[in-house]
Amino acid sequence: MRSPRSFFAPLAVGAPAPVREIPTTPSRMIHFFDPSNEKLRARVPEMARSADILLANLEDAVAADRKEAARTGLVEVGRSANLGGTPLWVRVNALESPWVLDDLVTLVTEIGDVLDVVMIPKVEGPWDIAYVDRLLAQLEARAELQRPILVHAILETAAGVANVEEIAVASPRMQGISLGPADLAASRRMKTTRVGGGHPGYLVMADPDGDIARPSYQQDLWHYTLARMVDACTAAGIFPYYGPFGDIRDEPGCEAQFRAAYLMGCVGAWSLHPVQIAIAKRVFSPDPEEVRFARRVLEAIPDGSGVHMLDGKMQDDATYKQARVLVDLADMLARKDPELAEAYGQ
Ligand SMILES: CC(C)(COP(=O)(O)OP(=O)(O)OC[C@H]1O[C@@H](n2cnc3c(N)ncnc32)[C@H](O)[C@@H]1OP(=O)(O)O)[C@@H](O)C(=O)NCCC(=O)NCCSC(=O)C[C@](C)(O)C(=O)O
Ligand SMILES: [Mg+2]
Repeated sequence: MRSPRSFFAPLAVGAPAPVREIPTTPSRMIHFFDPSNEKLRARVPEMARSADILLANLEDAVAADRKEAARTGLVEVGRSANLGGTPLWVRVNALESPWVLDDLVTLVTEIGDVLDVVMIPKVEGPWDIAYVDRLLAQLEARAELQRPILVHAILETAAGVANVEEIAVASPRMQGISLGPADLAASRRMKTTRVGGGHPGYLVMADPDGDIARPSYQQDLWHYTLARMVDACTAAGIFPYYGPFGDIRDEPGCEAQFRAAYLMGCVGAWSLHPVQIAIAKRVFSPDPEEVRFARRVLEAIPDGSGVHMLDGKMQDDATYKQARVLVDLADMLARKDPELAEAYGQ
């Protein structure tokens, strides 16, 4: 753990100064693509227009014999593609893998100036972030980068969840954390073969009541982890994201899982397929009706204090802050998306 006195000191001579605040930009979906795939590389400008964040995936889902092609493909994307301002992220291979060192050295050296965030899989504790932090600083210094590359951790081991609060504050580079439900399920010995989403066996049943059929309700397997992750991130001034939803054809299931995460405080989720970009856009952009009501709350309480009534609902300092969250998010998204700007009446 860094000393609070030197928290913002660069970790290598010549490395750029760490950021004091993590940029707040639209990040409703982190769109995954495999940069070893030539067809997808050609589509990068189109993907960058539709997604808030574009992520080149080098880790799981990229076969071992495609790892180098994926790294080289990403260097090509970083050098040549016009992303129109859409941030470019990378998920590097896991820290114990034979590929990660070359991933970091090559990418920071070759395209460090256009990489915004490095996503680190299977983070177990703050020591994993400390390792990446120092290495990035050394590489940034050598490449003479002018701004630091940020770090995003995936929460996908039981140890990672146990240490999530320390991971969130492990470095000023920490941009956010995503849930990794598949590896986390394996790490915890959960008995599910799904990538995110619910399970029909995880439910609560009403008490017996004579002969009446007992209703039962499916519960959210990820609630506890997501709640801890949201608190850890928000307390640290960084951003929480739901991760992937693997059943691409189950669009309503994906939408429900994304919405639960949105309501709980997540700023976005991953999209693994183009259909999930549209789902995330729908879910992580606040509902225009809610935004209209939130604006009325702000207008009704100009100085943000005292107690007021609006449509029979009590409003006070706390509801003012809730309204602020929605309105600020709507304003930020409206600046990017003309359709939303119109829906929000701007
Ligand atoms: C699921 C797959 C195989 C279905 O791919 P498909 O080709 O079978 O699907 P499709 O419906 O037939 O595709 C239609 C069109 O969309 C294209 N397409 C398809 N996907 C994309 C994409 N992402 N971006 C841009 N275009 C895409 C595809 O190439 C095709 O184009 P075409 O009509 O011209 O032929 C495919 O979508 C895919 O590979 N997605 C990314 C998978 C991935 O990154 N997985 C790793 C992240 S999840 C994870 O690692 C877990 C975690 C966190 O670690 C943990 O919980 O532990
Ligand atoms: Mg994983």
